[in-house]
Amino acid sequence: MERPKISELRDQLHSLRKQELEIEAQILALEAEEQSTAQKASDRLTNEEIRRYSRQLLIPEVGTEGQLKLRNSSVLVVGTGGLGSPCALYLAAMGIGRLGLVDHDVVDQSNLHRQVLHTEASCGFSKVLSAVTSISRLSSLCETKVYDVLLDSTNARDIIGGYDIVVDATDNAATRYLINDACVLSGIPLVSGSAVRLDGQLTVYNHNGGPCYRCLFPTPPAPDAMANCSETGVLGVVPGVIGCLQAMEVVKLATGRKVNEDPSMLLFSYRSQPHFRSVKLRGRKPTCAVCGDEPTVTKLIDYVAFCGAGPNDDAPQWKLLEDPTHRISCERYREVQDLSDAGVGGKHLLLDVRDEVQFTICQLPHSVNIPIDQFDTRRKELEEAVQSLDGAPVYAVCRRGNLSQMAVRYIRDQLGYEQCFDIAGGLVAWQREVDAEFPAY
Ligand SMILES: Nc1ncnc2c1ncn2[C@@H]1O[C@H](COP(=O)(O)OP(=O)(O)OP(=O)(O)O)[C@@H](O)[C@H]1O
Ligand SMILES: [Zn+2]
Repeated sequence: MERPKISELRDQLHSLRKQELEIEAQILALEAEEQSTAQKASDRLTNEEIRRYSRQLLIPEVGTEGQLKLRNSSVLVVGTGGLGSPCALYLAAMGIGRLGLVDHDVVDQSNLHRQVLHTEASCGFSKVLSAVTSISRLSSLCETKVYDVLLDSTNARDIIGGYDIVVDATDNAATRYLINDACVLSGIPLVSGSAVRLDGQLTVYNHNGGPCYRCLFPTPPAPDAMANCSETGVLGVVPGVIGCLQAMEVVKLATGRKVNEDPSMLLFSYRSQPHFRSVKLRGRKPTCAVCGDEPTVTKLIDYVAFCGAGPNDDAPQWKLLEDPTHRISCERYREVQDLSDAGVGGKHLLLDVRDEVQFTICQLPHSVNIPIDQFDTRRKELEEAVQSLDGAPVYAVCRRGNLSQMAVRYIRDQLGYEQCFDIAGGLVAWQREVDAEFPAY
């Protein structure tokens, strides 16, 4: 009998796990629905609820009345990534009655250091299915509903309109404006968070006379200026801190505590001491395009056009900036490398222009690292390296093939060295096209 291939067995296992996840999510959702219908019929806490929430019931800020309010509240968490994971977990754990979860993405291995709803076993599967499974295992008292969709202008009002409070746990400008406008138009408070690198922010918008997101940021940032985790990185615990605080603001809103009497934005940084700082905000802006006295935005618009980038465009992909003759493919560069390794020609300089942190993660053999933002300060070193080549080519490489094109432009225009080419698509393309074993990050 022919021996089965490991990859085929893995595929089989993958599809079984997917089925298992889907069935489990269905069962848990139905159970939670039944349970919560029974609970809702009563305006008293059940014995099970009293036992379960006892430590929280002892706090006067919650008490029985607060716990019943949590049970009667519905919250929509948009994004089940770094912020949405802790936020949704705590909301379910603390006793929010109905939780909606929106995400269109699948779980990736690079999510696991911060997106604590997901596990190794759910890599490659829908994030919302993975999320609802974790949440339902934690609490069968929370009724969950999943939306495995990209939230956009066609569905946002319908989805958001079914909830008392909305949590923005997404990572891109187009979705932030979309969620804000939908919340303003539907009169729903919005708990917004963000976390990149070592810093985070938290604000409650559109509540108690406070501002909306547009009051603060009337115009979107330039598409390139929007930092995102896949480009700039994020320390796992930073979205954890902010996501938990988002859950706390939801509890305040749901239990009817005063929120936004003095609107403010909370800033968190790993580096600063103390870690938190609060910035006072003005109230609602009368000239705001959506919540102002004479709004110009009275229905949802095309947010991708408004922001110049959509939810899926946030990682700058390879763009053609330079003359195509100033470039070689990864395949072609591998041939140069082979010749050079065999000592039969192929003399060249491989210049890696990424920053030092990225260079330390992984690099091609024999590459020299001069980050592009140090070209001016290290110009002499760069000039010497180029001149010592006696006309042999320089090949510039970076992560995705954008910075390397700028490096080629610099070396050609500023140093007057014509034998300079970039490696198309950078190390991402190298991993895809030449060496599958090369680390991807
Ligand atoms: N318009 C949208 N509709 C549905 N989900 C969205 C939308 N915009 C963003 N999201 C989701 O919000 C989550 C944000 O998570 P996070 O910021 O941790 O980043 P990520 O996209 O998972 O990871 P990385 O940036 O590292 O690739 C993601 O799961 C993303 O799919
Ligand atoms: Zn506004």
